[in-house]
Amino acid sequence: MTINVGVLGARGRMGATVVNAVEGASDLKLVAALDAGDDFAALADAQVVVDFTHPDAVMGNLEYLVEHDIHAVVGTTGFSDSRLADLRALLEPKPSLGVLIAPNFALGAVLAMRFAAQAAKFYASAEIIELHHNRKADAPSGTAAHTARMIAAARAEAGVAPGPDATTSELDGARGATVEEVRVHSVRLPGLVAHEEILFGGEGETLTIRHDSLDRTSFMPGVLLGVREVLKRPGLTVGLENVLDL
Ligand SMILES: NC(=O)C1=CN([C@@H]2O[C@H](COP(=O)(O)OP(=O)(O)OC[C@H]3O[C@@H](n4cnc5c(N)ncnc54)[C@H](OP(=O)(O)O)[C@@H]3O)[C@@H](O)[C@H]2O)C=CC1
Ligand SMILES: O=C(O)C1=N[C@H](C(=O)O)C[C@H](O)C1
Repeated sequence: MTINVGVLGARGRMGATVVNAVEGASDLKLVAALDAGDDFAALADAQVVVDFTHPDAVMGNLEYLVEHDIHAVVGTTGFSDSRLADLRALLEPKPSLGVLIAPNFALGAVLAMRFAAQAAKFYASAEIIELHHNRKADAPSGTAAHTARMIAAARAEAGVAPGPDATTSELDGARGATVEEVRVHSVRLPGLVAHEEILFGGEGETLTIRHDSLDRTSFMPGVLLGVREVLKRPGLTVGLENVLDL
């Protein structure tokens, strides 16, 4: 069976890569490639829409897709707990509709997050450094925020409190942002694509888990898997780890 796919953000860095990937997949048919300002009526034939747009635009896009009974695969970042709650409420009257949101579609990034969650119960002290290209709109990255939440959940489950930190005096921002008691440091430089280091410190040792996306094609197997899987997964799924059954 061929799946009709639409892409939102199609002229952007990720959207353009998704358009190429969909066009290269024999079981998928690109039926619409839209960007800011385009008429969404062109999505009428789409069964699944992939959204790589902007944190400020994505909720409005999802409202349109849910209203028009179109499944969604979302890579756009900016999903707070309250946004996820709003989305669950939006989906309630549409029980057969699927929305998959993944802060990172690269297999290695998903594995790095999972390994970090495994390590978290053994190391009370953890910090994250995420490094991206300097055209990225949001900081910290969605991946880093998701990683911090996974570390916090693993700590809570294991009854591990965050490790000691003697900092009492700091220049604003010197210790990074705090996401669920995990420090997150954001680097923006031309030349970078998407990179994350999760650092753990213990008695006389450190552990560093690092993932590098060197090209945006790294996200495509995950996006295409999401397009195929979302049709079978009604409701809201957050994180590709759930689709990969990790
Ligand atoms: N989950 C993952 O694996 C990944 C997620 N991302 C995330 O994806 C998002 C996009 O990243 P990237 O491709 O680098 O960004 P870009 O700025 O290159 O592309 C975004 C595109 O979306 C367009 N756009 C904005 N609003 C709308 C709208 N309402 N409808 C349709 N199109 C719209 C923009 O148009 P205009 O420029 O005219 O505003 C632009 O062409 C970011 O949130 C990023 O963090 C990125 C990589 C991987
Ligand atoms: O903007 C990007 O480029 C990326 N955004 C996502 C994020 O914020 O985590 C995923 C990946 O890191 C690339």
